[in-house]
Amino acid sequence: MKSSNLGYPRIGEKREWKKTLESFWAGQIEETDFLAIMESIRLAHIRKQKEIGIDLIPVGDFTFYDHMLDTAVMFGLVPERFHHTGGEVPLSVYFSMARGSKDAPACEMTKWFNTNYHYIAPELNSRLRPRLIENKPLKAFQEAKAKLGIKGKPVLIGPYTFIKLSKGFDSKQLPALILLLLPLYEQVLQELEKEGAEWVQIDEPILVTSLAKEEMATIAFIYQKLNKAAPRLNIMLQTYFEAAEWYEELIELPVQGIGLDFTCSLEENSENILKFGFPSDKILAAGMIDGRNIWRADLAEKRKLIETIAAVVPEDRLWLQPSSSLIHLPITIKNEINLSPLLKHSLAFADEKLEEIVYLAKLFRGEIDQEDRYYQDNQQALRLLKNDASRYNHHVQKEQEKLKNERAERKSPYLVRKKRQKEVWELPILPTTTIGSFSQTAEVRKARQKLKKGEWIQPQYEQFIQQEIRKWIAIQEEIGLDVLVHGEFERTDMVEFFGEKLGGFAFTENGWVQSYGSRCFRPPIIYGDVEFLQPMTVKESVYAQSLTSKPVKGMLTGPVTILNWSFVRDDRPRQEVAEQIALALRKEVEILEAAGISMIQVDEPALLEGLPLKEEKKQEYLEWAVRMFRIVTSTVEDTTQIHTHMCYCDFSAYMHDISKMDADVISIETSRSHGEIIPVFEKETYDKGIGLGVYDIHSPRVPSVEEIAAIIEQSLQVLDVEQFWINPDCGLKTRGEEETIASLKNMVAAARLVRKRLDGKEPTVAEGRERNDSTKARK
Ligand SMILES: Nc1nc2c(c(=O)[nH]1)N[C@@H](CNc1ccc(C(=O)N[C@@H](CCC(=O)N[C@@H](CCC(=O)N[C@@H](CCC(=O)O)C(=O)O)C(=O)O)C(=O)O)cc1)CN2
Ligand code: MET
Ligand SMILES: [Zn+2]
Repeated sequence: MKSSNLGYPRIGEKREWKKTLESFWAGQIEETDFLAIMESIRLAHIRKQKEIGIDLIPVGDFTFYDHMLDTAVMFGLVPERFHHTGGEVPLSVYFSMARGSKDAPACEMTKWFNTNYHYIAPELNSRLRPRLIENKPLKAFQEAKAKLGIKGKPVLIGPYTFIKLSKGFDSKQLPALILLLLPLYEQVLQELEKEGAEWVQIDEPILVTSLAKEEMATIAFIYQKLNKAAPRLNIMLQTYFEAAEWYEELIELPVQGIGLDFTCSLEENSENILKFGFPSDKILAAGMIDGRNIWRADLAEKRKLIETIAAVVPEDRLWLQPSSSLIHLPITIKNEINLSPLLKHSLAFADEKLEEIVYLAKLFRGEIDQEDRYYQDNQQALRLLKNDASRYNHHVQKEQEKLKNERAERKSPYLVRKKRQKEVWELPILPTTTIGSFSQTAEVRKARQKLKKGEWIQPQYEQFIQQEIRKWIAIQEEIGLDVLVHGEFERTDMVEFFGEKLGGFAFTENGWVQSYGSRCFRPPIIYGDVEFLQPMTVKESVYAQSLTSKPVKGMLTGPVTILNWSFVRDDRPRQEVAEQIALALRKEVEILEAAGISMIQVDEPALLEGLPLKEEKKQEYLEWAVRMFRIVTSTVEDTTQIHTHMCYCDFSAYMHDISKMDADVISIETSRSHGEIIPVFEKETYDKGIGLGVYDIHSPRVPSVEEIAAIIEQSLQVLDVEQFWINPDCGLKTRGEEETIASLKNMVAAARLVRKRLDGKEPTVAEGRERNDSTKARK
């Protein structure tokens, strides 16, 4: 029984990777130094996995930004707007695709399955002439062999997942694209085979989504080709995040191993194995240890499960591994000093997960005693956690009980509220606003650091935050925005900040996880019942509102997002934990309203991220997730305007469910997906206020007035001018002050321009370009 890993976190124990990237982008280090530091990080990670005792160490999982982007670039799939003429893709082009450049918008960034990791979506079309520019897994394999004497297991994204997650083509072109890319994959595998690689891990997580059965025939065709191309190379076809959709078809594919996740869908995959068996000529890579959560595994339970599986698949054909790549976990618990000893004892991050794998493999190989110290310690930790009284709160549980019969509906239906709100707020048509945060500058972070280190006392810090709020209220007034925000300067992160003020949460110091590119977040740990302890946002919101006669939105993170971006206790259904968060946030909303804040935004950017991957499970999730939002927001007066915001998801299929949240105004991201959502509104009626983001905030690029005006007019083709709001795609915390102000000025100018055009005082973009009829835009 071998131990294996699927992928290791890139960011480094002290976020060395992030810091190296950011100093390279800032021009503080040269490319040669950048490459050298990255190499040392990459090799250190391989060495560490070796030391822990992993038999099959992944190579080629490392990246300078994102593994989907790497795959596109290795095949030369560079969109035309980046003017790459062939040959090796320079770093400047690689990073332009990820982050945008002065003259080319970035590629779309979107969520990786149901995680908070975002990948760069490849753009495919039939004009492309892909070819293998660089065999990345081969290079990684050679490097580990030459520099460390380690024969790694190269990892790559499989062709079907790669194409299905790409953009720019319709399903009719799928067969042609497969034929275009297959020879390149064959070449990758042939070169690996020639170099002496024994195994290659080909990730096809798309196999756990609700695929049509016919698609399995296509996948069989692909793997016949790949298997034939490199007959001496073993293919481990890897799935994760859910049970395989077509188990019986999957295990018949012509590959030498199948990787299944036994944590997400414990019963489904193991039931399938018991029911349908497993072919005697294949390896089963069993994802035993949760790659998505941070609790220590119950080794007694795992032992039993392995025994059950081993009854069908003999031990010499079993690999033990995490359920998914470990990029979704922090690196090690070792560097945590402030966690309570009880909690620290109960947790396992990436390195500790690998230790669990190695332990189980050794146990089954008979290399260690059944009940040794490590095992005893594990069982004791689980017992202590379970019996810890601080995790259970009767008061909260009683309130949850009361909620059972509540409908969670606003006092009046939307159209009534709309009328009342219109009377209260004298907003122009196409009101302009932002999503909440402004630049988290080095200065803001330093201030927080000073408070943490005790160099500043609380009042000093609060004064500093007030000064930032004052500065940005003035800037927003000067720019001419209609609805303002306080800027979220007091927040480290939109989830961590709330967790810190609620009961039931714990925090790490170094528990960073990559979200996209160099951006990381530290998911809080929900270990106990969640409880409201104190007002969380009132002081800053009331202060900001006192400075201006324009409305300032109160700003909260919603319950489902707090849930999805935290590590959640696993002894309770997630839905129950969400309900506790919702109850706490409802109190905050009521206090804000009582304090005179009557526009309140409750962000739910992770609502759709949490969607189950299987179609049949989606509706149930949506129902409770939408209900959670309504628990938070339904007790307010009709005149209180509830906003929400969502981003980096494909919304097109879900506007109907989103509408049930009954928010008065929603702002959603659209610009990186180039307005793909807009046609949805031709068919779907959405009657509430809506802002479709008019520019991409993940890129430093300043959009022009005309460009924004064109996007607004495109949206007005299908949305009513009375319901449309103008806002960027998302919060502006990652943007510098200068570019933020420049972009927002252009956004406000574009709104004014379109308002004028609607009054007939200026020709529309379409009229200007084609002298064409513009009646639609006047809808
Ligand atoms: N959780 C979460 N998920 C999300 C988002 C989000 O905002 N939050 N937004 C979407 C996109 N994802 C994002 C994720 C992270 C960041 C982001 O800005 N992260 C920051 C860290 C934020 C943070 O916690 N900052 C701390 C500072 C922590 C820190 O780096 N401290 C320094 C010292 C301080 C300094 O000198 O900077 C250190 O420890 O070394 C603070 O503000 O106080 C980063 O990577 O740089 C942005 C978007 C979707 N998913
Ligand atoms: C990832 S959604 C971010 C919403 C939040 N209010 C912000 O502006 O930062
Ligand atoms: Zn957002």
